[in-house]
Amino acid sequence: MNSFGRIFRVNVFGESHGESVGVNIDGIPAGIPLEQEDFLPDLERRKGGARGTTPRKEEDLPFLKSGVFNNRTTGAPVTILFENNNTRSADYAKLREFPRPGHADFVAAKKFGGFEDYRGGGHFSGRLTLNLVAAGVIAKKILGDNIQVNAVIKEVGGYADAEEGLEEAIKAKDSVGGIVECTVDGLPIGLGEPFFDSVESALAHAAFAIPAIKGIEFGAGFAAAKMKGLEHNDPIVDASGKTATNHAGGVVGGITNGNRLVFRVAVKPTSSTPKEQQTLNIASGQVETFSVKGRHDLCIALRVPVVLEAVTAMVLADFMLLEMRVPRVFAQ
Ligand SMILES: Cc1cc2nc3c(=O)[nH]c(=O)nc-3n(C[C@H](O)[C@H](O)[C@H](O)COP(=O)(O)O)c2cc1C
Ligand SMILES: C=C(O[C@@H]1CC(C(=O)O)=C[C@@H](OP(=O)(O)O)[C@H]1O)C(=O)O
Repeated sequence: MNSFGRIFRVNVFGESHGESVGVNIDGIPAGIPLEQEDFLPDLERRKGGARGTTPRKEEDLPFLKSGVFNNRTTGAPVTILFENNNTRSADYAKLREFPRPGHADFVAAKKFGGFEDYRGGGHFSGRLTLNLVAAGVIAKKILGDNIQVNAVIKEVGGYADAEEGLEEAIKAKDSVGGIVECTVDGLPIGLGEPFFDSVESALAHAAFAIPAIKGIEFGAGFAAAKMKGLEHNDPIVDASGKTATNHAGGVVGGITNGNRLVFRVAVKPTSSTPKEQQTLNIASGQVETFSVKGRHDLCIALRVPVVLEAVTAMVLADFMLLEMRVPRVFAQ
């Protein structure tokens, strides 16, 4: 459903063209310094407007509605609201008859009987990743300065040079996908639980909550299938558990091993491509040619790094709380 996490529990709500989107987060330790300004750098990183991203401009100011008093978390749930002020719903009224291939239009209409808010993709919109980024800001505070989460773009449209990949997409007037890599340094040994709550399972669960993510791999990932055992194994070189190589990506047996956590996600090309495409016209019952008008990311991957960092921090903060490595009251 719309909730995730056991202690650090995140609940997202809202629609892209509704009044607002927002997030409610339970299980936050008390006493963490928190104010609106703390959210702005990561929210800025998520914004559109750059080449290859949506021209929809929103202020994306986080309104802290509960759970913060005198600029500290209280231990009660924190609710954060973001307004939607720059919507162009007419773009979507025209699309109603043409469910976009690759977007949630068709399945949402079937599942919710046509009652879903379809404007701007409604609850399925990438706009809801604002909520994840906001939760991630708090999760990063829980992890503290010694645990560093960092995500970067590794590929755009098949090119290691993101600019080149984007140029090709702009030239071709078609959307492209990409690969985003996330690393985490400073994790203790022992996060993750056998059997179903392995670190890989929890991270994959959270990563697939980001719209347009279609794959994930840890460490050597799919390349491991082509390696020999001796090549893939990471020799342990000291009592801290440091390994000479890191094909495991910092997780063995579903549990962090104290080495750098490394994983990558595959982001699909935006379904709302500028190209003409074919789909069922719901009204006529015929497959017809149509094209998506409106404001869209040509490459969603460009916007994913900060979102991936956020869900990663959420998952790890939850594990840290479960391991009782974080006090329920932050003193200082
Ligand atoms: C930050 C972000 C921005 C996105 N922007 C767009 C967009 O402009 N146009 C679009 O069609 N899809 C966009 N998406 C992807 C759709 O929301 C997504 O494809 C759709 O909800 C269907 O989900 P799925 O791709 O996971 O199957 C975006 C996703 C993210 C994470
Ligand atoms: C609004 C955002 O991105 C939107 C994500 C999105 C989608 O289908 O996911 C489609 C577009 O929506 P609209 O047609 O309303 O402009 C993007 O602009 C955002 O990320 O804040």
